[in-house]
Amino acid sequence: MSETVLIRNASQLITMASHSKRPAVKTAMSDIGVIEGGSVLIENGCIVEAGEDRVLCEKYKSRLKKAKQIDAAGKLATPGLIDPHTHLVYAGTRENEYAMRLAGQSYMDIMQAGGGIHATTRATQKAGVEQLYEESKARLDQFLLHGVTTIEAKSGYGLTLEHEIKQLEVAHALADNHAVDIVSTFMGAHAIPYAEKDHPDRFVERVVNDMIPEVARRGLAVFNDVFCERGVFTPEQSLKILEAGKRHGLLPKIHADEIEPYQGAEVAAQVGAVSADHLLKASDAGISKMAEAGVIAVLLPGTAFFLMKEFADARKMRDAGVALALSTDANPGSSPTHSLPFMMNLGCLKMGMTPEEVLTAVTINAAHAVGAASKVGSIEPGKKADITIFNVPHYLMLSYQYGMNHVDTVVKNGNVCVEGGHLL
Ligand SMILES: N=CN[C@@H](CCC(=O)O)C(=O)O
Ligand SMILES: [Zn+2]
Repeated sequence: MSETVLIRNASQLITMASHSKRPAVKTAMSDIGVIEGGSVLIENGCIVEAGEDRVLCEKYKSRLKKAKQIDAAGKLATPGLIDPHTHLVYAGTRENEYAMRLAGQSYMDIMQAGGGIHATTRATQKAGVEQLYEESKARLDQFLLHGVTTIEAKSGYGLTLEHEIKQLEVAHALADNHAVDIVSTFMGAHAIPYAEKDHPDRFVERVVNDMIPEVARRGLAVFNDVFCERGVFTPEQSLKILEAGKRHGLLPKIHADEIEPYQGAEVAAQVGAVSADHLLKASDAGISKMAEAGVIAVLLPGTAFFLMKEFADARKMRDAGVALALSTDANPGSSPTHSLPFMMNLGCLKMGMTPEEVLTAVTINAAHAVGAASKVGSIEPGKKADITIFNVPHYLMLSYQYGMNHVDTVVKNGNVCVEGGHLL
């Protein structure tokens, strides 16, 4: 049955219109499409038109008689937020390591001693499908409550074919049953299994010859990701893994230059990655190669914040012409959060981004980073009616007030799934 919904008279409606063909770069990142007193007409889960309330109500007078109306007066409406880099599916938590880091140990030392990613891998391998599903669903609910309507989710805590597939299947089951859309990424190359740490090339061969072909054959992932970092996967191994993914139709992404400068940005450009993520230590040459190759920088300020590191230089990347997206990097070790709005605060306060740029970075540019910009990321005719309404009158409030959740209403595919800040 066709349902008509009208979101009415938002004090500001941010459309993000006209960036769907390619990601916004440079000054285009500030072009967020503000409509004061904006309304959105939705039919059958899709956007029909966005515009001034007066104009829309006049134009669609007859259709509006039967419409469900959502009053957004005094509130801010934006495209549903998109988180383009999460490790959603895992078991357990690592607060013990947090205490160890506060006492002076480093993230990589903990991992090299068998903790870190290895600790979560043990917990995830041990967990049954039901436990993994329930723990991950609770996190997905939190994302939705923070205004997120599309999320990327990586595997990478299985590290064997069986357990990587288990993680990816849980992500698919969540996608089938939850309002939030999930784009899956295979990340078998998240770490070399601890027991095999002296035989990295043997594991790389398994990722390339066994895991990637089978994950692709089962249609379980869109992207293929690798943790390119000293002590994890070398640039050469990363290239090999990402090229193998491409041969099987998996689009490349890369965890690049997080802890040390390690040619990650350069590998991203060489392989034609959709995005390179982290980039705290990316070289100037790597950044310009990314700009030339059109690789999106997915910046993860929560990770720098939580690991107490220097933040990525977003200004430098922006000025070089790299498209920027922002993400939580939600995971149990380096960024245990579900708040994309907090990443917007950090983007402004710690990475030199403007309030307009951070909005672009969590909507249309994030949509490009997950290959979904033709369907989501902006409020334009024909796109999915994914809209977040915040209990603030101006978009500046989102990156000004921090540590708060201003989400009032979330509309997904035209259905209200959060109302008054509560899940329906
Ligand atoms: N750096 C590699 N992977 C994750 C962290 C995973 C973990 O610590 O469990 C990240 O993106 O930060
Ligand atoms: Zn990550």
